[in-house]
Amino acid sequence: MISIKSLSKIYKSKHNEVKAVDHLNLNIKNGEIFGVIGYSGAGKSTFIRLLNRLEEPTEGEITINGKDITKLGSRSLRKERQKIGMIFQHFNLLWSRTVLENISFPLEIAGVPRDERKKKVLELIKLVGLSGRENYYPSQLSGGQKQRVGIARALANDPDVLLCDEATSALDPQTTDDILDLLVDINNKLGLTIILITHEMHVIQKICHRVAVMEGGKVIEQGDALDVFMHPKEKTTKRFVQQVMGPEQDQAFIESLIKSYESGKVVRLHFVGESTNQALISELSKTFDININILQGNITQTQEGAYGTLFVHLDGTNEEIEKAINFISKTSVEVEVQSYAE
Ligand SMILES: Nc1ncnc2c1ncn2[C@@H]1O[C@H](COP(=O)(O)OP(=O)(O)OP(=O)(O)O)[C@@H](O)[C@H]1O
Repeated sequence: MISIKSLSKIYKSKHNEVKAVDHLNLNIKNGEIFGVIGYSGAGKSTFIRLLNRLEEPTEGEITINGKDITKLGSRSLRKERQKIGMIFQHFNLLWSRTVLENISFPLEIAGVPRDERKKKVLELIKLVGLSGRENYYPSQLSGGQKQRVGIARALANDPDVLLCDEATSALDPQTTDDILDLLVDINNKLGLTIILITHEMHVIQKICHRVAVMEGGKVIEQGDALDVFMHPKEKTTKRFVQQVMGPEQDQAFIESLIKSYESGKVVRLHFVGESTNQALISELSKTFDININILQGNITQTQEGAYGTLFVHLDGTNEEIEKAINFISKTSVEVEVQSYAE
């Protein structure tokens, strides 16, 4: 477990003082993928760099598996850092070294013998999907491939924790998803803890188990990713959720839907985390004598299941519609009949 207590970083200059991280508290469980999201200037980069002391904290504690790393002297810190891998937005590769040599670099520093190094590097190259590219230079690789080298290099010393500093921000959407899939794969296979910072809710939605929202150097909201998606409390969190889900539909939109149908009912379905419910619509149409028309919807997959809203029009006799609504209300999908404002 990683326990962060009252962590602060103040940048002081002659004329002013910036509290980049301000008395931040957080607990991160072993083996989870934990995302920290925030807008530019929220303090995310400073926060993640404090975790391996690329930045020195002004105050606070960072305990990783029982060891307060803020208290370590330089030699023990070097050793501890080998257990904390890091990947970067712009990859930070050595341009004059091949893929193989880049990945080998941290092993050379750790004094691992040549044969062992070679074996380990080839294993890592396979793990990140770069077989055949061993002797390429970074300039001969795509952005996604460069990040794969970065990931392999970060894993070379078998770390317990992988820090990801906006690791997909420089990549196109498809490559972003490929790299996120790779991180999930590594999390599953190696069981290491992944902490990432991002300004994209898509990243949180796709791979994080838990999330913290940062603003002004503080955590303003945190929880299971799915809970935060379903019930965002703070204004900033709501804006992030809208990045993925689009804005909540307003009453005027709902009334325009109702107006379009003279018979039947317009209902709103909330899907809350169980992927099995995806079969709901087909089950309804098979079981009840009704027509179902999907009007509008936005369903997204999180690590914990599906989440989102679907507007459907149910048409048939009142009795059959009631039966269908009754059926839905017994599942974990929430159902709400839409009506005109009072
Ligand atoms: N080395 C530094 N010296 C002085 N101020 C700094 C330094 N690094 C960051 N800051 C300030 O600290 C605050 C937090 O910056 P930080 O880079 O951690 O935020 P961020 O959320 O990562 O934003 P971005 O995504 O834009 O990097 C900002 O006001 C920034 O200007």
